Amino acid sequence: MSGLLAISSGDPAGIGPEIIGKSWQARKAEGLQPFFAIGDPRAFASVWDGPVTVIETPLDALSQFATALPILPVIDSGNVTPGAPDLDGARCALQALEMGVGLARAGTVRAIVTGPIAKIQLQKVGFNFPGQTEFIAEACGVDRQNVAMLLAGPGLRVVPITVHIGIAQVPAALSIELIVNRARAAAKGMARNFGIERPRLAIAGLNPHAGEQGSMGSEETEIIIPAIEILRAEGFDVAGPLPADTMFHAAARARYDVALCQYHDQALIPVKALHFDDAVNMTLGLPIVRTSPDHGTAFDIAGKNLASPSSMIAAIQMAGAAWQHRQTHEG
Ligand SMILES: NC(=O)C1=CN([C@@H]2O[C@H](COP(=O)(O)OP(=O)(O)OC[C@H]3O[C@@H](n4cnc5c(N)ncnc54)[C@H](O)[C@@H]3O)[C@@H](O)[C@H]2O)C=CC1
Ligand SMILES: NCC(=O)COP(=O)(O)O
Repeated sequence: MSGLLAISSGDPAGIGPEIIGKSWQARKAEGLQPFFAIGDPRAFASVWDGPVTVIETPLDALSQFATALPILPVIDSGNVTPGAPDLDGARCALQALEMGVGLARAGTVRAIVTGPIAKIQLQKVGFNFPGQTEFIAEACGVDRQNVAMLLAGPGLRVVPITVHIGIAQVPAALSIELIVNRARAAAKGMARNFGIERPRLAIAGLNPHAGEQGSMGSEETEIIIPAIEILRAEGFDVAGPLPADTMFHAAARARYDVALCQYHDQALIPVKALHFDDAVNMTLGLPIVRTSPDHGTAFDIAGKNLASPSSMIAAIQMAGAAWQHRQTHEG
């Protein structure tokens, strides 16, 4: 296996190409290991004036990385207007994602770092998944219930148990099985990717005051507590259900390694409030390493040279570190 990482461009009309170019510019200062982008070279040229080199095979990136951003081309995304996504761009983003996952699965690269896509745009070109997480899980032959979307910042790691569904659907989507599966993926992922062999898990309640003994909702007593009992019986270190309003202050965060939250915003609001600039999205439970910045396509600032590459840089660093941890963990 090469020491390379692959970075899919994400939507060419979003900030993906700009933050990848800026990450390449920061490669020495940030100690980044060699990587190449997968995408339409024109999308990069339209938003970033650094040097690029179009490569024919991934391994060409090794000799080119020092002097230019290597780009493995995909289908032409047409005329890219930053901030104005279209279907050609969505096809380009999808092909970049597919190629990157394929290269990671084949062992050609150590990891895939995915640039941000607009889910609604990809769904218009036949992408039948809530997000990249579920797409990559299926491509790797892993049931989507058995992966966990980890958002990790320097002082907080969170996993949403339900993810991209409407808030009204959350109670019905929660089950003992889902919570147990996400928690297992989270615990094993902490050991494999971070070297935390016996992680402390904290599981949030769904309702105010974690239901206050059933007086404010029954999900804790009927679903969350039985799931926690199963996990404890399996030997996992689990606290909860914790009232969500008091589990994210500094002293509370020191008591766990990862917080499992019942729905998307319960998890992502605290981590983005604390670490929007440097949190990373990593999929746990995969045979490959996959990371991504914590943010989306930011169409509102695309093409304006305003995008910060810091979360992308953190995603590149975390992918490299996770690969190293896996070598140690798996011998
Ligand atoms: N991993 C992924 O591919 C993700 C994709 N998305 C997609 O992104 C699209 C837009 O979602 P939003 O909720 O608007 O979130 P967003 O993260 O794209 O933008 C939210 C706000 O943060 C700003 N922002 C984001 N990244 C920034 C950066 N690197 N530097 C400076 N400012 C930055 C944006 O300008 C905007 O004001 C949606 O279609 C969503 O599906 C959202 C989150 C993750
Ligand atoms: N809000 C997080 C997010 O949208 C991540 O989605 P994806 O990594 O599954 O594409």
